[in-house]
Amino acid sequence: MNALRVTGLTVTRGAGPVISDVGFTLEPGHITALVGPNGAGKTSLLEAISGVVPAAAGTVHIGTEDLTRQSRVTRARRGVAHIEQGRAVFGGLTVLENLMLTARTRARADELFALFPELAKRRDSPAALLSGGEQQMVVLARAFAARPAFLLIDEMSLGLAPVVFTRLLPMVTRFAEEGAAILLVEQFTHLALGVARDALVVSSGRVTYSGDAATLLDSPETLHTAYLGGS
Ligand SMILES: Nc1ncnc2c1ncn2[C@@H]1O[C@H](COP(=O)(O)OP(=O)(O)OP(=O)(O)O)[C@@H](O)[C@H]1O
Repeated sequence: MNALRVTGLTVTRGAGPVISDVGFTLEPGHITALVGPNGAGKTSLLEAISGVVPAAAGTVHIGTEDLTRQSRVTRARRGVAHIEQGRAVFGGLTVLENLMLTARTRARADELFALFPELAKRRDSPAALLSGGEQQMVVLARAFAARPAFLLIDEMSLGLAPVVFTRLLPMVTRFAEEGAAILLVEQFTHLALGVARDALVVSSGRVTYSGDAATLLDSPETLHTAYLGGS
C-alpha cells in the first residue's frame, strides 16, 4: 500500500498563511498524532490534505500520484477520508442505517459490528438516542466502513469527557491494525500520543516537532517547547 506524502504545504486564510511549509508522510498501519495549541493550524492542515481548502504552495501525493490540484471527491476516491470536527450522526436513522451509508454491503456493516460490540447492541436504535460517545463511535465506524486507506480525524473528543474518549481510541488502533494510515488531531495530547507511533506538533502554522510519539510522551519539556514554537 502507498503512503500519503505532504511536502512544503502552505495554506493561506484571510490575511496570511495559517500553515507554512509543512511536510510529513502518513504510512499504512500507523497512527500519527497531530497536536498543538488552539489556532495553530491543525484543522486547516487536515482540510488542505482532504481538499476542503486549496494549498497555496506545496504538494499532496499518494504514492507517485499528485493530488494537490484534485478535488475532494477525487481524493476521497483515492482513499482519503476526513472526519471533520463536530461531525454528527444522522439522528433519525438507526445505527445500522448510518453505517450502511458508507458500508456498501451488509457484510461490511456486520464486520464493524463484530469489531465493536457496543455498537452491535444498539444497531436498531435511532442514532439520536445514543450517548455522545456512542454517537462518535458511529461517526468513526461510518467513516471506516468504506475502508479508507487514509483517515484524517479532527478532534473526535470534542464535547466528550476523557474517560469516554478513551473508549474510542481502541477503534482507531484497530483501524490502523487493519492497515489504515491515520492522522489524529486531538486536544487530549497525552491520550493521542499514547496510541500513536509518530507525532507532529504544529505551532503558529509550522512543524515544531516531528518524530517518535513515545519520545514526546516521555519528555514534557520537549512537548512544552514545541507548543511554544520550538527551540
Ligand atoms: N474560514 C476561515 N477564514 C479565515 N481564517 C480562518 C478560517 N478558519 C480558520 N482560520 C484561522 O486559521 C488559523 C488556524 O485555524 P485552525 O482551525 O486550522 O487551527 P487549529 O489548530 O485547528 O485550532 P483549534 O485547535 O482551536 O481547533 C486561526 O488563526 C484561525 O483563526
